[in-house]
Amino acid sequence: MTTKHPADNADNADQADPAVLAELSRLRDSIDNIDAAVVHMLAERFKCTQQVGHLKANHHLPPADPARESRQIARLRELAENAKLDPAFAEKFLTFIIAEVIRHHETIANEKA
Ligand SMILES: O=C(O)C(=O)C[C@]1(C(=O)O)C=C[C@@H](O)C=C1
Repeated sequence: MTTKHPADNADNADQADPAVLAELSRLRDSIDNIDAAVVHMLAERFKCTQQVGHLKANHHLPPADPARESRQIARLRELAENAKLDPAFAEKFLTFIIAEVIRHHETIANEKA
């Protein structure tokens, strides 16, 4: 059987030190602001990539550009290292986004075909 630390139990939140709860709330406010910024930045990025998708489809260019992706990954890994973020995580995150972009590019190309 596993023993649960009292702090792991949400039911005990009302028993926690008010100073701890205030600090938790302050940190969560910052997390919410950062999450909002990430969403807004991603929305801007997708607005750009949608334009790239139309440009590529109109000029019969392939949806994916693996050489460009390699350069982006190398650059992002270095940025991550400098920012003390796990470069493997940064690469996974970028690869995930690019896969979605390529899916959008393919949809745009198919709609024009
Ligand atoms: O730069 C391009 O050619 C894009 O289509 C954009 C993008 C990206 O999301 O950054 C997406 C697909 C490509 O394989 C490379 C990069």
